[in-house]
Amino acid sequence: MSAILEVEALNKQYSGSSFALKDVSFAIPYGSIVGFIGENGAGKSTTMGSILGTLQKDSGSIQIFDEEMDPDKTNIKESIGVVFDDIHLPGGITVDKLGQVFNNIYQQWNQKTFDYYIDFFSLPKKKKISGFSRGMSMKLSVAVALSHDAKLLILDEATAGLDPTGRDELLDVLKTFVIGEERSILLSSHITSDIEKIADSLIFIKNGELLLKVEKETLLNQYAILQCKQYEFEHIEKNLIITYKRSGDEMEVLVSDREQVPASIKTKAFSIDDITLLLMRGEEV
Ligand SMILES: Nc1ncnc2c1ncn2[C@@H]1O[C@H](COP(=O)(O)OP(=O)(O)OP(=O)(O)O)[C@@H](O)[C@H]1O
Repeated sequence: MSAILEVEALNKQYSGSSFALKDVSFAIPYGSIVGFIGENGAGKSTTMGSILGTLQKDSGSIQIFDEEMDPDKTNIKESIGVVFDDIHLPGGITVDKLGQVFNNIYQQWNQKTFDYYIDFFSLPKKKKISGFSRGMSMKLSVAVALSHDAKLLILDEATAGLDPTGRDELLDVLKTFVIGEERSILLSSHITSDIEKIADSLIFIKNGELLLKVEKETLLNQYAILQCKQYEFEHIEKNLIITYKRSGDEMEVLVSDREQVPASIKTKAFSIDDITLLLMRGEEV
């Protein structure tokens, strides 16, 4: 068993919309954090919803803990912790009462763990949830997701709305969650610096298609963004080129192995943000 989640040739279309997920395939190994990156409307939430079964997929296979995903199976449902950005927690009750609600829903509910995270995130226990700020609600959702012995976390924009301290705390919690190689996380975020901090590998999606799946270390240590002219571009092996973008007579080119590119071609220091921009706006060869 090498992957906690394996998505194979996932297709999903909405009626009345031109958007479609097209043969999306990826795997999440045990003990790893996978960052899911794409622009607004790229298909991240659709992919996550299709995995969870909250959206009906058209075709493809989703293997989770080595079985075909079935959201009606209690053991599978309990093993996945979910945080979506449109949170639906009951607003009329307090955190204290919420624990009792989830105790009735989840067989594996762990009140001690929940209390620990409520204290860790400094959330008020006696205030009605409807009075929580967006960031507080996000933290509360994360506390819930972490308190029913989930093995896989699916987090859609979970760091959105958190202040820098809150984001840092959450990233620490997530890093700790995967220690021990038994648990994994799929995390989408527009804050690529968060993903850069904690992800082991990255998946980039655009218009419903995966553009790139890569280990973060490989991306940062082996890939390069070249800055060159057209005549230099001609000297780069085409199978190394992931994407390129022209701006006047200058070009930026993302290549998969900087060692295999003529040393005379200039490279630029880059972050995952730069890679994301180039992938989203660039052309394929
Ligand atoms: N229920 C729906 N019916 C029709 N189209 C939909 C529906 N839900 C989403 N879409 C469309 O599917 C596409 C992908 O949306 P999705 O929410 O998966 O993107 P996303 O990558 O999560 O975006 P964001 O970063 O803005 O959250 C968009 O074009 C969106 O308008």
